[in-house]
Amino acid sequence: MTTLTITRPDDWHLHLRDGEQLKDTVRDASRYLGRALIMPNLVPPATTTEMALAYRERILAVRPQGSRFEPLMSLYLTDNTDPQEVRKAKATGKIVACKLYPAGATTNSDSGVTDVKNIYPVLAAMQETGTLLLVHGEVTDSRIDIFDREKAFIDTVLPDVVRDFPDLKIVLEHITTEHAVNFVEQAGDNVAATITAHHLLFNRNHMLAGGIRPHYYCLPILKRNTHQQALVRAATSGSKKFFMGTDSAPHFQHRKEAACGCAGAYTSHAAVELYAEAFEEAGALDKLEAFTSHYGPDFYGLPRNEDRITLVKESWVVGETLPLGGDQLVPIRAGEAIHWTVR
Ligand SMILES: NC(=O)N[C@@H](CC(=O)O)C(=O)O
Ligand SMILES: [Zn+2]
Ligand SMILES: [Zn+2]
Repeated sequence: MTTLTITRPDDWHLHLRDGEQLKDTVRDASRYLGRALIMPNLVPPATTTEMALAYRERILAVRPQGSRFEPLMSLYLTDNTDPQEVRKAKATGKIVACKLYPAGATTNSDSGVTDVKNIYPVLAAMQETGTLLLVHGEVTDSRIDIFDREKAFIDTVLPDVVRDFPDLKIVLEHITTEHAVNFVEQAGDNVAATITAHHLLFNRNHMLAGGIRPHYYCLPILKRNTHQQALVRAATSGSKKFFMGTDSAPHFQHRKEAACGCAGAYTSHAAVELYAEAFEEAGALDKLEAFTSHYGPDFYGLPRNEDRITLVKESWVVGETLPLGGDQLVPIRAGEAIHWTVR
């Protein structure tokens, strides 16, 4: 039997939602993750230290007995974020990053930033205090094709931020294009990226060929297979600039199977198992551990987890649906087999 023992992984981009949904999302996340960077795009968004800390308490309150899963919190940036709020947040030791959502770019981003110049004083405070900037890198201009929005953001918005804040640690989240891979590779050591399991395993054919499959719809949207191949190359290259961030984003089944379906794919039920498939397919299982468990904490300036988990090459079938806050969601690979199991 093939087994693989690796340092306990962390997920550097995770949506846990709130309220009734929390017990389901936290159960999945705490199965074997050491830490997760929790996204702040709640309704209303977690824009203050107080809100982020209260959210953290709600997460801890539903952690399964005996779990040591640690949520790391982030603040949601708006045009009106006060630089003082960043200093206050960072001083708690529990909030390690701020999230830039261009206003209107994705789920619950309406209160996001309309022009990055509006948050320059905030970015200065982040650079000074060592608070990371996490970026949903897509422009929102309706004239820009949805498949080109990440590239347009990288061409028109990101270079200024990188030039003007040379010591700010920036994570370009859930990258989906070869352009993003190239940008991150040529940038300084202060710029890194997360890559999701679904962007490694799928391309837009999975979503659109032979019928439209809403459970593959997420943002940034799946691109053509050449971009998928570039992401696989980056993730399995051994570069410390690319690490695990699932962007597991639960939505109720009826909100995705709808005339106007929500963006987001759920992978928390099998996060590392899905990455293992992608790395195995690329013949790079030896690169999995650093991607899931080393480069993330290294970039964040946090210690690596000290204990380990073991993956076994053993197939299991994912449920057609999973519970979500008294309702249900359809996970990635619903009703199909996954070929790795975490023991
Ligand atoms: N990725 C998604 O398609 N959706 C995320 C938001 C995000 O990460 O952009 C969500 O919160 O549902
Ligand atoms: Zn996003
Ligand atoms: Zn996300």
